[in-house]
Amino acid sequence: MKDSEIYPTELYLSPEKDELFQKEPWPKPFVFNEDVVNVFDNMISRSVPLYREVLACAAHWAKAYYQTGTKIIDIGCSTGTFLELIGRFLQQPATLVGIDNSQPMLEKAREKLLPIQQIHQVQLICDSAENCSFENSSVVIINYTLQFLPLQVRQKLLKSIYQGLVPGGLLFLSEKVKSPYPLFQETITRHYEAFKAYNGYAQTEIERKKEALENVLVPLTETEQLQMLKDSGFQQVDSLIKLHNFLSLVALK
Ligand SMILES: Nc1ncnc2c1ncn2[C@@H]1O[C@H](C[S@+](CC[C@H]([NH3+])C(=O)[O-])CC(=O)[O-])[C@@H](O)[C@H]1O
Ligand SMILES: O=C(O)C(=O)Cc1ccccc1
Repeated sequence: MKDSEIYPTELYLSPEKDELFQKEPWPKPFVFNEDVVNVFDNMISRSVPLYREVLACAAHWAKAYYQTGTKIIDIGCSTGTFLELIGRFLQQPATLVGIDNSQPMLEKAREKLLPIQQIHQVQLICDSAENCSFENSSVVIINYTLQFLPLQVRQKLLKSIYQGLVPGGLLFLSEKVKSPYPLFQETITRHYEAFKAYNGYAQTEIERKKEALENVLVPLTETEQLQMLKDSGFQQVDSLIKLHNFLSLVALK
């Protein structure tokens, strides 16, 4: 697939519609259980601004920094959507590793990645990311996952990623963040919720999900996130995409 073909490329998203927060019992506190997994592709593509563009961007950067004979690791790979995309985009066989601590997510990922296994070596690891090794990786992707980890675990994980990356290796990180300015945070939140409503969520669904995510998804400010990356060893860090309270960064070893 040529570089120019990545953008019209659709993601492989399962069609089941997210209606989980329309009626009891919805996942509160929010967990990545079977009910969530069954509608996850629809949920995330309607809930994360520029989700398709972010994954296409991550695929471009992964292709640009991938080093032959090393691994591409997706932490919090969920249903394998990014790994399926990079598997179609890369023009040479690679080792693609997906890490997720939700078994139902990896069962969906296994199914989605079957065609990719014709070309690439695919490894799916069901474990908490902080227990995993990142040795011999040239690209680590962690999109919208760090935000679910306890704060003290995040720093340990980023240090482990930095240590595992080969020289010249790349971290592609996307996260929900918060503004350090309460008035801006309020405006961003209002606009983000309008985005969700535009994507078909009712106000009740939006409020219920927000409550379910409280103390489960804990965003940092962009400055705190950048500092955490610097404290992990990354010296070259740059932001690529930001819309509402969703940010994508790249960091180089
Ligand atoms: N400690 C942990 N260790 C491993 N996995 C975890 C952990 N905690 C949560 N997860 C997993 O992290 C993923 C977060 S979703 C990532 C989207 C994907 N990156 C995408 O680009 O489509 C984003 C969201 O739900 O907003 C889920 O699959 C969890 O099971
Ligand atoms: O931050 C939110 O309000 C979201 O809905 C993001 C999200 C997307 C998919 C699963 C969990 C949270």
